[in-house]
Amino acid sequence: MLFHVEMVVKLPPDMPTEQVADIKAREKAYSQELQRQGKWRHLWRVAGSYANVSIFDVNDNDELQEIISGLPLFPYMDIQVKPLCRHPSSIREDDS
Ligand SMILES: O=C(O)C[C@H]1C=CC(=O)O1
Repeated sequence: MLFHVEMVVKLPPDMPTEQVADIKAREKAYSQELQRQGKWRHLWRVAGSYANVSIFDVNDNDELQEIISGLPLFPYMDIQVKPLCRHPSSIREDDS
């Protein structure tokens, strides 16, 4: 199942620099592992903001919830999820 996920990062302005660096490094490692596994299909920065638009390819809602709630930045993000399905006019033969 494919999901469009938008994440807006809102770190507390008073979070210590070392803690920010640590959480960002853990977030990067976590997201890159999921990208290697093919679960996090696309990761795009929304220009001009500390936000991303992502496409996840997971088995079900429960797996998406598990992945998203495991993000190190999860406590500091506003997240919107939209389930996707095939568009009848799409010329793609698969869902890539
Ligand atoms: O920077 C972000 O958009 C937040 C988050 C998502 C993946 C990652 O490495 O960081």
